[in-house]
Amino acid sequence: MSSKNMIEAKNLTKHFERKIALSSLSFTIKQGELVALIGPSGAGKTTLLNSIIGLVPISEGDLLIDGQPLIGYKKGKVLAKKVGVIRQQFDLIGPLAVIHNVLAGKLAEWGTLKSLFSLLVPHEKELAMKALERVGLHEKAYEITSHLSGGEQQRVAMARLMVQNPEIILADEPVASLDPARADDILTMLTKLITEEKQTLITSLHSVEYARKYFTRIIAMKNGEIFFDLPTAQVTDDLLAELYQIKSGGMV
Ligand SMILES: Nc1ncnc2c1ncn2[C@@H]1O[C@H](COP(=O)(O)OP(=O)(O)OP(=O)(O)O)[C@@H](O)[C@H]1O
Repeated sequence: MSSKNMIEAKNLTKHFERKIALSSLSFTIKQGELVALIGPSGAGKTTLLNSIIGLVPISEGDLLIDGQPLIGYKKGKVLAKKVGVIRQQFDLIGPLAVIHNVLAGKLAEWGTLKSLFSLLVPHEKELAMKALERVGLHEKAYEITSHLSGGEQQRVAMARLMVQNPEIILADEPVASLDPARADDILTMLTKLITEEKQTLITSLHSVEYARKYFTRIIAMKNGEIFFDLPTAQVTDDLLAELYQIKSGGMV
């Protein structure tokens, strides 16, 4: 097992004016880890993920991505090879064929001109078809993306991410809009693909059940702080109840 540190946060702090969204967080995530980020609404999960992709500038502290300060990744292109994102709303272009959305994973690498050209003659079509095969959608490569179901569109987003092939993948509530069967299907596939590619995954989740089922480590946040950071096997029901402050009324 590699011990390369992919993400190192040291006293990471983020204020939004007087509101402290992240309060001096310190943690290290190694290559290959599958980390679930949980915690009540407003805990700071999205802010943390957005800081790691450089969308939200941090107020204080250090953030190293693969050993380099995040601010050192000046060009979006270089950061896109390092960090990829899966969003809840998938960010797909509905009227385009599936294969073109998958090829958009190359956008940062190719630049706009070549990517636009790929809409006419799909470049690296094989690469895109291989990614679609891995998510079980190769037969729908030329269908209009918006005609696909929510779960299928999430798979298109995963195929696009495989074409982008970043070392770190961040997902903000990736299954919130899916029914339980589809959510299970997507998380199974996502964690399998990421493990095969030795990528590193950090996912925010509202479902503790999914966090326990698919992830090896759980970082729990509350009020902008780390409430616990443990291997999944060590996360007890009591800790979770305390995290979400569930009253245990009626118990002896
Ligand atoms: N752009 C912003 N301006 C001001 N305050 C913000 C901004 N973004 C987030 N916050 C505040 O920072 C805190 C953390 O928000 P964040 O969205 O990171 O929480 P979260 O854990 O992702 O919540 P949820 O589970 O509801 O998505 C909240 O109190 C929120 O109101």
